[in-house]
Amino acid sequence: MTRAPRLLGLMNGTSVDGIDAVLIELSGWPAVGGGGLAPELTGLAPRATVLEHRYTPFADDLRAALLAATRDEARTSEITQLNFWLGEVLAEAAAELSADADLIASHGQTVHHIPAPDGTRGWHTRSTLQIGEASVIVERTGKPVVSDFRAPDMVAGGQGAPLVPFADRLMYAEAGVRRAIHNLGGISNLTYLPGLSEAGVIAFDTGPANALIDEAAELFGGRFDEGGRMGASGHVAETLVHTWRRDEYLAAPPPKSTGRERWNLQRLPGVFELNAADIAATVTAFSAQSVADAYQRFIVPHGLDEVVVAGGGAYNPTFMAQLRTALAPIPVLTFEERGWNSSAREAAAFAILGYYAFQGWRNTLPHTTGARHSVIAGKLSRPAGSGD
Ligand SMILES: Nc1ncnc2c1ncn2[C@@H]1O[C@H](COP(=O)(O)OP(=O)(O)OP(=O)(O)O)[C@@H](O)[C@H]1O
Ligand SMILES: CC(=O)N[C@H]1[C@@H]2OC[C@@H](O2)[C@@H](O)[C@@H]1O[C@H](C)C(=O)O
Repeated sequence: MTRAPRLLGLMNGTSVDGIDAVLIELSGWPAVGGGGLAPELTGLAPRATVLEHRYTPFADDLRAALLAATRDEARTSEITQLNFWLGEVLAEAAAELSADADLIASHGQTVHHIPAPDGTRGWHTRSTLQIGEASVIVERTGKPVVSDFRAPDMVAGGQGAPLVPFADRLMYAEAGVRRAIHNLGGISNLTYLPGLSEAGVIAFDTGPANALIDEAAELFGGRFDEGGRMGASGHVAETLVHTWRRDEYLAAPPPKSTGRERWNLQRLPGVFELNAADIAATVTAFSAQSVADAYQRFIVPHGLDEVVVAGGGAYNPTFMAQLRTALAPIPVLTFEERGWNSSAREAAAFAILGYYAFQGWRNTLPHTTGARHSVIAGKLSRPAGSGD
């Protein structure tokens, strides 16, 4: 009797705040390494159960170093060291839950994501880099680790993102419901699931969610805008919001992906002419409006019954109220209001992607990433003597 696959997903996102470690079980699916065919999604598709979830915040020095690396301020010697340092921190985050897991999937920290190089230095190669050395996690836990999920899609012509929609479809698609799963992390991204069909899935990064708001909060010496209070306290500079909404990334049709290198205060003309409270209010209004604009342009025309929001931005009532107003009458719910676990979502998704990669099954939706074909996203690092 083979037991149901138990998978540990490790996720550290663009907010660079810490690591989500999630242990899931896939009842009714083939055992890890047991071969077989990928289960087709039907109305009765087996879904993942979240067994455990732990969040480990980054220490301040590691967070500062990782943020500097995303901002181009780190030397290659520092990135080399950070790769192994983060590997150790990921292994520690995994430690408590790994004994029970057949497999670990680790996303790693995106330090740069360059799907559309701007030609600086005359370089045109598309590339992406997630660090957090998998060998360290293998050595410390004794488990096989799947990592480095984005490169295979990018070299097949895709954006290397978003990858979570593949798992969203397995977990949240429902016959007869046209639902968007929305993530408000550092960057904002959505997965549109028009019932069970794979063909109609649309997924892309809309632009900023919390990336700009967090930077504004740092001007006050904070880490983020707790409860959206700063965003609610200042005045919104509507003219600036209007100008920023004309950004070419926001107008470009999907598939598309973006990152912090594009969404930072330095790139918003006029922002530093405002006082700190008004910066917070204005970037909050802009970020919420950019999300609503993406729905109006690219999703609402296909028919939309509900938006379900995950990610830290769901805890910012100022952001959520503006989004709800801009999308009314379409209901905007949080994951928790739907009875789902929002904080486990991305780590659970990468656990599923890692499982597919380990089994040798394709695990991307090429029409959402823009790739020429689907790929097996994720590379395998194995412990000695695992026999897998
Ligand atoms: N109580 C809160 N009030 C306001 N904002 C919050 C609150 N809690 C979290 N956030 C916001 O959510 C952010 C973290 O979100 P999340 O953990 O979803 O991001 P991430 O997973 O790192 O990003 P991504 O999904 O883009 O990779 C914080 O940086 C902060 O801006
Ligand atoms: C390059 C990168 O790390 N992209 C992240 C980021 O965070 C949100 C958005 O931008 C999304 O495209 C992606 O992550 C999610 C988890 C994804 O691939 O689906």
